[in-house]
Amino acid sequence: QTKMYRDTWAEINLDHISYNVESMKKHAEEGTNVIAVVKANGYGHGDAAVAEAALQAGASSLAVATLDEAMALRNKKIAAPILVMGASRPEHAGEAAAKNIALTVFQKEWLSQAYEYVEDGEVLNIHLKFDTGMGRLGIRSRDELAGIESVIKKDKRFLLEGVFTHFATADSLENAYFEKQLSRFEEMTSWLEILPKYIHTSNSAAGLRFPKAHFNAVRMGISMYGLAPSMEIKPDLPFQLKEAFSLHTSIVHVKKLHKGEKVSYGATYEAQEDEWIATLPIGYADGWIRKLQGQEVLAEGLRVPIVGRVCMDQCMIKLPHEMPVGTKVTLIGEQGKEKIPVDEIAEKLETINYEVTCMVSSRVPRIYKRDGKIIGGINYLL
Ligand SMILES: Cc1ncc(COP(=O)(O)O)c(CNc2conc2O)c1O
Repeated sequence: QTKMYRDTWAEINLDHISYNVESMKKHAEEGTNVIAVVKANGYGHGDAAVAEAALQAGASSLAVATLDEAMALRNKKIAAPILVMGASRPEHAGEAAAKNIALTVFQKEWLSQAYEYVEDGEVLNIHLKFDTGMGRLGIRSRDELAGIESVIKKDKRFLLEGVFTHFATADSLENAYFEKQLSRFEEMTSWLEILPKYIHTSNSAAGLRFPKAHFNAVRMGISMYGLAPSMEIKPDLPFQLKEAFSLHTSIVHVKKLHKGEKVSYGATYEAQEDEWIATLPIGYADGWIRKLQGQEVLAEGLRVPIVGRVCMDQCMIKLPHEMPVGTKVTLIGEQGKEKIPVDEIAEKLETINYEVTCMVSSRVPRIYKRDGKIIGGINYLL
C-alpha cells in the first residue's frame, strides 16, 4: 500500500539516525565497529530505512533478534552482514550461511545438528555467546566452551567470527554488576584458543559510558534512535542524542460540548462547562493504548489533554478554543516551543522508551525525512 488514506503517521528523522551513529563512532576509539541493532523493525522505526541510514553513517553491520528479521532485511535488498543475536533452529543454518547471515551459538548440540544443513563449500559465520550474568542465552562454563570449540575446529563449514556477551545493568549508576560481568567476559575469552575477529559486549549504555567495554564493536540500539538507555544515566551522556521518532495525526471532528455532556465509552468524562472537544483518528489498535487517557498532546503548539476513554481507532481531546478540522496534532514530538518526548509517554505508561516506539502498530505508516523533506513512500511496517 503506497497511499495514506488516514492522516495518522509516524515520522522518522533519518538525519538524527545518521547523527547518532556518527556521534558514537567519534566517541569510540578509532576503528571500533558500530553494529546497528535494527531488531523489532528498527525498534518500531522501520528496519530497512534505519539500516541504510546507519550503514551510510558508518555502521559496519547489522544485528537483529531472529532469523526471520534477517531474511526480511535481505528481501528488502539489504546486503550488509547481519548477526542474529537470538536463538535459531539448526535446520536453518544452511539458509543463513547462503545469505551471509551470522548466527549466535551457545549449545554444542545445536552445532552438531546444524552442520548437516550447511552445504559443502558454504560457510556459516558464528558468534559465540557467553552468559556473564544476563541469564538469558549463552554458555556459562569452560566445559561448554571446549565442547563447542571442538566441533567448530573440526569442521571448515563453521567460521568463528565473533564472541560476545550482553550486560544486564550497563544503564544503571550502580556499576558493581556490570564490572562483574565485564571481568567474567575477560576471563571467559581468555579460555579461547584463538580470538575471533569481532569481540563485542557493549549495548548503548556501555557504548556511551564504558569505552573499556567496547573491545572492537558496539551494538548500538536505543541510542541510534536518539533515546537514552535509562532515565538514570540520561543526565550525563557523553554526547547529545537526537530523537528520530515522532507521531502525528489530525483533527477529524470538532464540537462544542455543553456542561454535563459526556465523552466516549462508559460516558466517564463529563464536560465541566461548555468545552471544545476534537476527535482524533488514532486509538489503541495503533498502539496508542487506553492507559494514555489523560496524556497531553500538541495542537497549535499547545498542550491539550486526551479526555474520556481511548477507543480502538479514535480518541478525544479537549481544546482551549475552537480549532479547524484538519489541524495537525502531535502525540510525540515538537510543535513550536512545545515538545512531547518519547520518555514522557514512557513515564505516563510506567514503562521504558524502548517499549513506546515498538508498540506503535503496523497500522501506522512510517514516513521518512531527510533535510526536512519526505523521502521514499508510505511505509507500512509489514
Ligand atoms: C544482545 C543485544 N545486544 C544489543 C542490544 C542493544 O541494546 P540497546 O538498545 O540498549 O543499545 C540488545 C537490545 N535488547 C533489548 C532491548 O530491550 N529489550 C531487549 O532485550 C540486545 O538484546
